[in-house]
Amino acid sequence: MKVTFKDISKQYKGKYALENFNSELENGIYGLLGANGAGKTTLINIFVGILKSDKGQVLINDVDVRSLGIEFLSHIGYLQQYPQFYKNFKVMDFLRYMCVLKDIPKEQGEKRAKELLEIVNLSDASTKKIGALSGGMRQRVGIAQAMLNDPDILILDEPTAGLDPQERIRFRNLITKFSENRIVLLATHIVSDIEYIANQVILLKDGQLLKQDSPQALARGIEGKVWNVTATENTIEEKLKHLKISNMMRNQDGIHLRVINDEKPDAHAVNIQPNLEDVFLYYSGDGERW
Ligand SMILES: Nc1ncnc2c1ncn2[C@@H]1O[C@H](COP(=O)(O)OP(=O)(O)OP(=O)(O)O)[C@@H](O)[C@H]1O
Repeated sequence: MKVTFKDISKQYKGKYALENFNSELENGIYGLLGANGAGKTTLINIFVGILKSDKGQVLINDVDVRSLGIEFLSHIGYLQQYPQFYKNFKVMDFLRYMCVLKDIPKEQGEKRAKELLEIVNLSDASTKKIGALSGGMRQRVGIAQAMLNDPDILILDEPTAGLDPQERIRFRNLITKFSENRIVLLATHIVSDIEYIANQVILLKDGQLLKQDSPQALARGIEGKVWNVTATENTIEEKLKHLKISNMMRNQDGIHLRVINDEKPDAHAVNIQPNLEDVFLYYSGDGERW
């Protein structure tokens, strides 16, 4: 399976939400990473056909999705940002309902729904009302419905919003489980959602593709630009004003700053290994400059 985004642009009131976006995806997990407003949802909405681009094409295995018509839908599973569920629906009944919408034959749907409830660890909750579930459980119902048609491409828009750390980990593991032999596109602004599971990270800023590479290669790309700087109460204000800082920790020997800077920021600065959060800040954020 291959997905190609070709020269995709979308404007709102003369401002680009997405500008000449080009990318190619093959099987694996792709983390679509960008700050709020970077254009992630716009790209996903164009991909799933909710939104029309002003320009460009989405291709599946080199075929324009517009020429696939309704068949296109059989290829994708989609979990939208902030999914709205009918709270009075029971979990299994909701999945049955989604099977009808997805035109999945009854027996096949019933079997698949049960299998998926097992995988997302919700078998015991199958007769519970969705309104009575925790946020994490609801997201697991969301991913189960997205997987009902056994899609080649799974698209998840900010799927971990509102989840606690444990639910987040569980959800990440599920995504890895579901990524075998398919493309998973996961939009997020939370680096830890994708740092250890994405095969590739697509870095988006102001509607433009900044970088697409593996998390490891992206981190290697900024080697020599991340520093540990120790500040004192007297020097901290000055450093906060001028340096891009990704982390700050007060210790007995001073205030340790994780600084992102092309040059050595002071004589005692020590070079440290970059991580994906540093990459994100290096390319797309302003860091914590006060
Ligand atoms: N319907 C709309 N009308 C006008 N502007 C819009 C509309 N939808 C999106 N935008 C603008 O397009 C840009 C990209 O928005 P988009 O929702 O795609 O970003 P995002 O990366 O998904 O952000 P978030 O993480 O906050 O959802 C933003 O500047 C946004 O304000």
